[in-house]
Amino acid sequence: MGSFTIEGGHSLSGSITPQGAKNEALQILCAVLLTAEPVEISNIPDIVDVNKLIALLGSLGVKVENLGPGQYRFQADQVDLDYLQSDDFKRDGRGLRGSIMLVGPLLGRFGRGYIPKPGGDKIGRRRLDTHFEGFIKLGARFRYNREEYFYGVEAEKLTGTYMLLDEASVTGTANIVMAAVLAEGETTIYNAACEPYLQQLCKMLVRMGAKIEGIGSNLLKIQGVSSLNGTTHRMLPDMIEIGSWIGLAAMTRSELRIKDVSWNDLGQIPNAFQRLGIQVNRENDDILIPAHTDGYAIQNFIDGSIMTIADAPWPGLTPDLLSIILVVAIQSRGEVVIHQKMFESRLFFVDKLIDMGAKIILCDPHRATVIGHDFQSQLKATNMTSPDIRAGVSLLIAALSAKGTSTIHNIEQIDRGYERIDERLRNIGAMITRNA
Ligand SMILES: CC(=O)N[C@H]1[C@@H](OP(=O)(O)OP(=O)(O)OC[C@H]2O[C@@H](n3ccc(=O)[nH]c3=O)[C@H](O)[C@@H]2O)O[C@H](CO)[C@@H](O)[C@@H]1O
Ligand SMILES: C=C(OP(=O)(O)O)C(=O)O
Repeated sequence: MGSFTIEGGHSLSGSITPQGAKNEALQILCAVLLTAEPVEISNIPDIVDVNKLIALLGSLGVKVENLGPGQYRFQADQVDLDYLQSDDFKRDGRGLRGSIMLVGPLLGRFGRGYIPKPGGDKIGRRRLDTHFEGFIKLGARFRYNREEYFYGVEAEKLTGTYMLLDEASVTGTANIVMAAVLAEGETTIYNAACEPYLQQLCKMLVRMGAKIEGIGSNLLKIQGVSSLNGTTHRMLPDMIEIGSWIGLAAMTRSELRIKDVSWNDLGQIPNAFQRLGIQVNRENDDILIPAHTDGYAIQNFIDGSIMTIADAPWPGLTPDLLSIILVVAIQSRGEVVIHQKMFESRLFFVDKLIDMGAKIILCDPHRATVIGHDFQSQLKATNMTSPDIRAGVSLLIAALSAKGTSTIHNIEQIDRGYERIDERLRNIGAMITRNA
């Protein structure tokens, strides 16, 4: 287990460019299975989860060519479906959450798709019903081996239909869309997730010859086609990384420029930080966070009641930023309730922050109240273990703002989604070292 040693309390400065989006990359990479023609993708982040998925595609027989930093050509013209029954697949397929999205394209193109229970963050129950109910509606037979936690869907042919998803699942929608583009006839998906990464996937599929209407809304209409062609695609910057850098700048009272953020795809993110009193200034497509030398004051609601920041399916605030927003609130002026509605085990990491001196009350597994220090007292350095990717980065931000030297263990969790984070933080003045 690797660790970071962090000497906190230093102010940072300079500019940082966000990596390509992790959660978009996981969708887009699975979509290369939908065509026998080459697909060229750029701005692919060099992170553990994405590299695991690229390796899985290679094991499935997809030709993978690295064309340069973050740029790959894929060609799925000789897919080895026998690999899906192998022990290697049962082991490697569970290495990340995104592997679940191999099922939709495999089912759509080859009539069968399998997956072991996928991994990803341990942040509460992460059911897959929406995915499989969608495939079943398209005409697939479903089987689940409870002993091996192994899921499968098979169909002679898929037929378009109407479906109302039981929840706007992000990976569920991506999976169903990727199966439906090759189904016979029209598929209507209502209560579809519609976040920018799904829009990116749909736009890429349209460039490949798919017929999709309603992109960006929660009502997608897909006319199935018999085959798809190759294309090129560039990944958006990672909005959770952008939010992480906003939080880092505010908490360390540093002036930071976050470059090329694709502002129009950030939705509620700037607004959520502004509610904490943080200045998020737009300059062309960069974000400039000034040094908050006088701190930042949490707003109240119009009626004077205490601010609540909660997640919701897009265009609501992404749940993946709440841990970071919670940490940043520790040094705010005022109080805020952080309400993590989606995941039930994602706030337990606040114990570590309380150990560091933060004033936080965990009201229940979904809600925490943070009473800000207004920089009147600094967090104390400590030893901690990163429980999940976003809690890990939140603890890292806390450590960079704290007095003294902290250690964060289990940094593999952070490396899952943040590219060379230690090196990039050192470039803006952070005192952080990686211990193997
Ligand atoms: C690889 C990937 O892309 N992972 C992201 C994806 O995971 P993933 O696609 O696995 O998450 P889902 O969108 O399926 O659901 C996330 C959680 O929210 C709940 N839920 C979802 C929709 C809804 O309308 N109501 C509701 O309560 C689900 O029950 C589940 O507990 O989307 C999540 C929600 O943005 C993000 O946290 C993950 O980073
Ligand atoms: C929860 C996350 O990732 P995953 O779905 O891959 O576990 C995340 O990116 O915050």
